[in-house]
Amino acid sequence: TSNTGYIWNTLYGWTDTGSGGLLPPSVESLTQPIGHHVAHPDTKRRLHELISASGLIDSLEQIDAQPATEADVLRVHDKAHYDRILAESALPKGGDAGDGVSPFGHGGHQIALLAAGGAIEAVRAVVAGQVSNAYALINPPGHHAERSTGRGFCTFNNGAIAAAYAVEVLGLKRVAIVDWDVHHGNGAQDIFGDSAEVLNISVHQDRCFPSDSGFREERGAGEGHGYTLNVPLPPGGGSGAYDYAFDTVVLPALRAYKPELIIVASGFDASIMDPLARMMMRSEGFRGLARKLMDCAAEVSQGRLVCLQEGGYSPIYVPFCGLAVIEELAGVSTGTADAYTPILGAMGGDALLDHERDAIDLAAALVADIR
Ligand SMILES: Cc1nn(C)c(C)c1/N=N/c1ccc(/C=C/C(=O)NO)cc1
Ligand SMILES: [Zn+2]
Repeated sequence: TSNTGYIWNTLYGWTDTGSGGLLPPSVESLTQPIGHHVAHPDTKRRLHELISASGLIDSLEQIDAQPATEADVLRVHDKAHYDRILAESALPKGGDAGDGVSPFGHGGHQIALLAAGGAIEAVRAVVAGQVSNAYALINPPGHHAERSTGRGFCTFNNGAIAAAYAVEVLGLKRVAIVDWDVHHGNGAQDIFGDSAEVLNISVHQDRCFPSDSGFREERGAGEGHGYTLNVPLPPGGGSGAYDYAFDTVVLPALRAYKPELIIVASGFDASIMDPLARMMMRSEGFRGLARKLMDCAAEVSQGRLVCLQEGGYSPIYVPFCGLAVIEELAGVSTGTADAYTPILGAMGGDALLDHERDAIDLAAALVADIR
């Protein structure tokens, strides 16, 4: 039987993102305090509640997250970063992941370790065959965290920690990370850039965040040359662009690399309602991407597919995007229609435009170097 593992923990809903909206409050710059930071955990808690309220949770196998250990973290981060996070977490009001705009509260290191540990548990359960695939609704996210610093709301790189665990502890030889979060997966690129054991594919809005990375020319170094694959997309892309990018770049790259495990950096900030990017995906579009990766995983990795929650900042719409993906993973329909589809579908985004095709065709040429 095909069963889907699911990870959630109450603490993922307790991250303290402070009282700023994106920048911290400041009377000098007249940035007012606000109830919810763009990265407030309620957005992901609402996804968990929709999974529960729709009944989908009854078709999922709950997997309990365990905190990652220091050894788990040090496979991809340097000790200075780990020690700084623990030190700042001990401060009365917590600290920052590393870029000055990624706050966490007192004791926040515990939640960050639980997020990384949730990613590890999901990979362990899938590789052990306990479940066919898994969705880890973890928080805080990880894909911007680099070896020596946190960044973009990310403290530890959950996906990189899980991939390193799969290679160094489970003995896998080839792991692919597919990052469909709308922002560049700079963290895994920084951490695995010189390794052919991890193929890192990122499809993202061109120069959205970080604004200085994610270009096609960034392809990895040494042994790793060719195993970093960046697919920057022009703003305004929807399912037309994403489907074409997956069909002509992502899936051919996976078929060439034949990973033993596919990890998805699953952010929903490419959605049409997201405040931190300018793409036009809807829940059905994400369902389609999940379907494509499941079919490819069945072909190359014995179906082994682990989705890890990354970004996604619309508390209204992330729940419907996540429900669509997890229904697809589980092969279950709860009959919950996305009530926003009629309104959002009228806004466009489904056609593949010429300038999008041109950008994607340039990335498709890079697949030839993957063996
Ligand atoms: C504010 C501010 N001020 N400055 C100087 C900088 C660098 C600022 N960060 N902006 C950000 C931070 C994070 C994201 C997206 C995260 C995500 O969802 N990744 O998946 C986007 C913009
Ligand atoms: Zn993002």
